[in-house]
Amino acid sequence: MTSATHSGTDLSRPSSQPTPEQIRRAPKVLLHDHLDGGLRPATVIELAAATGYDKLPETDADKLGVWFREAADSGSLERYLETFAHTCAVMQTRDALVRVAAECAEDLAADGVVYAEVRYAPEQHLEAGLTLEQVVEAVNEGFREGERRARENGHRIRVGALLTAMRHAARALEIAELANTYRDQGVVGFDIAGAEAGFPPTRHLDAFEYLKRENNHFTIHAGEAFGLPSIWQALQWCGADRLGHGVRIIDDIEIAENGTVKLGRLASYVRDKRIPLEMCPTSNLQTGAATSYEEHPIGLLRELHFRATVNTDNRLMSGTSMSREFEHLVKAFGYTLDDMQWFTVNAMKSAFIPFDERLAMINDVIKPGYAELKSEWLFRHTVTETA
Ligand SMILES: O=c1[nH]cnc2c1ncn2[C@@H]1O[C@H](CO)[C@@H](O)[C@H]1O
Ligand SMILES: [Zn+2]
Repeated sequence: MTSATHSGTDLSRPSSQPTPEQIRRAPKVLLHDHLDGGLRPATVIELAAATGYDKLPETDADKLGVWFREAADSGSLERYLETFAHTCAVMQTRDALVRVAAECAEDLAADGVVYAEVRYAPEQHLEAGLTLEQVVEAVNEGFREGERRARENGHRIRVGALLTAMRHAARALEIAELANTYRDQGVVGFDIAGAEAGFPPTRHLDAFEYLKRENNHFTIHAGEAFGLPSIWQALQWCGADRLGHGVRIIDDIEIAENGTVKLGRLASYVRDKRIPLEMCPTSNLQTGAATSYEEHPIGLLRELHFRATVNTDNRLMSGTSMSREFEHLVKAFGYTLDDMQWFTVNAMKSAFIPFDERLAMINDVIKPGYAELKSEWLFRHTVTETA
């Protein structure tokens, strides 16, 4: 797709699609990534050996990576979520949490991510006796270590944590309070995740009302495995700032045979209020929330100017990265660097850090990064002559 903004403004610049190498170098912003869904396969194996966990289905790193992708490729969110038993099992000690968080920040930075909000459920890391506070502090320490290592390797990244409560459990208020306590210490917001059908977000209304009274931020996984009622509840009962996935908003958009588009009340609300949609294409294909990259609702939502963003969800289970998600979209929709910049600015606008920092990231990091990439064609002759 070539967006209308191209016509008339840039007369000479070719709006070509970025190469995989340019996609990797482009500054990217990630709002939806699970810490326990992004471990390196080799780390899972080493941590399992160190902690005596003997239920891993494979002991070779490559084979384990394939196993996670295939097991998660089930077409059902419930089955997809079963794979997290293995990653959570090896993330029960302080050292393991520090290591996983540090590697997460390093891997994202090496992939060109400049700002990330990474989520995890502290209640899932208490089996070896850590307290909720110790879990949060270990992960924060790991993120700071990973940011430092990334800087040593010439990459700049900032990572904030989102604390997730599991929707089938009953600890949401406690986790919301934890997010508030660590608010100025590395935690930027709150989320709920887990199986969607049968566990409406209104079960956790007390947690959301508490966060609103505290002027804090939260996102809700909604409209992934369940449709419009879930999105409606997340927004109109719970007051979510953003939607995790939100793909099913497409059910409230009608396209007539002559191509005219009609938005229902909920879809209009989402677009008019600029509600950010944290879209995760590969994850959606695996859980059955979408059928192919080409048919993924993100294409239409981008055309209709919804506040759509591109995310990884679970890099291990989906065998993906931010660059790979963009590669798929570039191939499916013909996106250019301008489209990539649009998604990236959308994501940065929707982040939970203060407005002045978001603006500085957009103006001083994201736009200059894309300008650099977009100007490369001007110098391509000099590059080939000297090469
Ligand atoms: O796409 C998803 N939808 C709903 N829940 C998810 C998804 N990905 C991961 N988790 C759940 O969130 C927990 C905390 O990170 C994970 O353990 C997993 O159970
Ligand atoms: Zn998710």
